[in-house]
Amino acid sequence: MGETRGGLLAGVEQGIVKAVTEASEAAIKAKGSFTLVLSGGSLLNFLSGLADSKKISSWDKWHIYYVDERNVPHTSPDSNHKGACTAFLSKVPIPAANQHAILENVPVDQAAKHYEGMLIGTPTTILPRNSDGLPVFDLMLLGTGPDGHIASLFPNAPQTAATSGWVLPVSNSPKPPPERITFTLPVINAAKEIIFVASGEEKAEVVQRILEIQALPGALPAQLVRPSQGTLRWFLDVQSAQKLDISNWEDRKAFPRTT
Ligand SMILES: O=C1O[C@H](COP(=O)(O)O)[C@@H](O)[C@H](O)[C@H]1O
Repeated sequence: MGETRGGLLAGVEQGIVKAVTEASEAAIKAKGSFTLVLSGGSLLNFLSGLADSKKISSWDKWHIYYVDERNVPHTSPDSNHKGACTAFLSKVPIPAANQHAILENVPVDQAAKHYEGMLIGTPTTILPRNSDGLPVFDLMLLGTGPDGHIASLFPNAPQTAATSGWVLPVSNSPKPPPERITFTLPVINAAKEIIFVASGEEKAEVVQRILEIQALPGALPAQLVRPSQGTLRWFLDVQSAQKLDISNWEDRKAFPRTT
């Protein structure tokens, strides 16, 4: 990684640490707990700064969830939980009981049911419900793949079109490993705050497609992220933003561009 890119990455990482810190303070003040939903993949590279943050002290009030997870043991290099542990979870005192990893060594349908059951059983003091009965997570950090997938919701896959259920199994993911569990879009869109993170030149094209080109419904799952009550922000570096037309950016109220 070159120096320039390192500097830019540090900028994105600092932004994420600040956003997560602020969201945690607000949630703990409001309800005594903070629910943070993580993606896997490159996003996890930006979370190591959380462990060094001097501003975070109430780690025992944090609850960690995964917007998607691969159906592999927690020790597998493919495990999003393992990635999060390496990035910061192993370095901070979040109680193990508050780190909600996938149930290991079971068929993927059972893993999805178990994860959904765990969410349904979580007290509403920690995980409130909205008027549709959906869980309202305090903050979700989302990545997107070069095909525009989010979580394990892939272009034109049935799970991407699901309008019911909280957590679904995926048995034929086009990106390995094939078996995964994933939050559904209604659950994602019920979050209080969503932050997309995309970095590097390899994300430039998909970022431009997501933010500037109206795809057919389901073809670009990232375009379906529209929080029903919450806020949505994008954290980009110069490389991932390089194809965007940022003229008149301040006038943009929505994406993709509609005029
Ligand atoms: O497989 C996955 O891919 C996406 C995107 O990952 P990236 O490495 O291209 O940023 C990720 O957001 C998701 O959680 C993960 O399971």
